[in-house]
Amino acid sequence: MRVKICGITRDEDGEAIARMGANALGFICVPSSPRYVGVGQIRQMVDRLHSWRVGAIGVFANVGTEAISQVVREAGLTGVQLHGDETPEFCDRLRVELADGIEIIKAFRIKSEADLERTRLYRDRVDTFLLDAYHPGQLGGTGRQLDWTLLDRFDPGVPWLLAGGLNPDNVLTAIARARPTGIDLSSGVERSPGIKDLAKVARLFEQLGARGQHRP
Ligand SMILES: O=C(O)c1ccccc1N[C@@H]1O[C@H](COP(=O)(O)O)[C@@H](O)[C@H]1O
Repeated sequence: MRVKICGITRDEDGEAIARMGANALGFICVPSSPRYVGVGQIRQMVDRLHSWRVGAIGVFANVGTEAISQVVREAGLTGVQLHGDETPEFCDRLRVELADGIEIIKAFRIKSEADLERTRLYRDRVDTFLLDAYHPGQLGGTGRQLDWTLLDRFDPGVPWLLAGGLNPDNVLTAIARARPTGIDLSSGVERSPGIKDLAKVARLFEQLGARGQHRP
């Protein structure tokens, strides 16, 4: 099970979480978010993580391909997460702009079967899907769960991360129900926005390890 912990803003949190076995860390590049981090700060954190085999994913929403690829280069990111209303054609253009090997994750904010259907349009254009809950006024990091019962027959044919309101208490139920290839957590392992609760992160990895869902 791939585990991504998102909304990292502090060097020490990133390093501790990488040490616990996270496969990827997420850095929010959306200026309106309380978890926003600038490119210089991300670069500093990425440099500090070089001895850990951990991916560094920048989270973007509704910005141009050039701006994204500039941040990817300057910050040393291994991937991008598109959390806005990016079209399939936008993903094609971004692919051309990015260096080979940079992962593109498309996030979908799910409120109905129709939203799941729409993911098909992206299947050959991105590397990974991420399913988050819909919120009318916020793009992400809301702590809201999506309706896992909608996912009973979801089998997109590409790797996909389940996100949205996951925490150490509900993660095993979520995995059993939705059967994702990975999970993504942010506010469910925080003390306050952008400040991770390392005890909660440790409990998450204990839970996953005990059920054979994750090996660092
Ligand atoms: O975390 C944010 O502030 C954020 C802002 C804009 C877009 C995405 C954001 N976070 C993503 O939201 C999901 C779910 O978060 P949560 O676990 O429900 O708190 C996660 O994928 C983050 O990457």
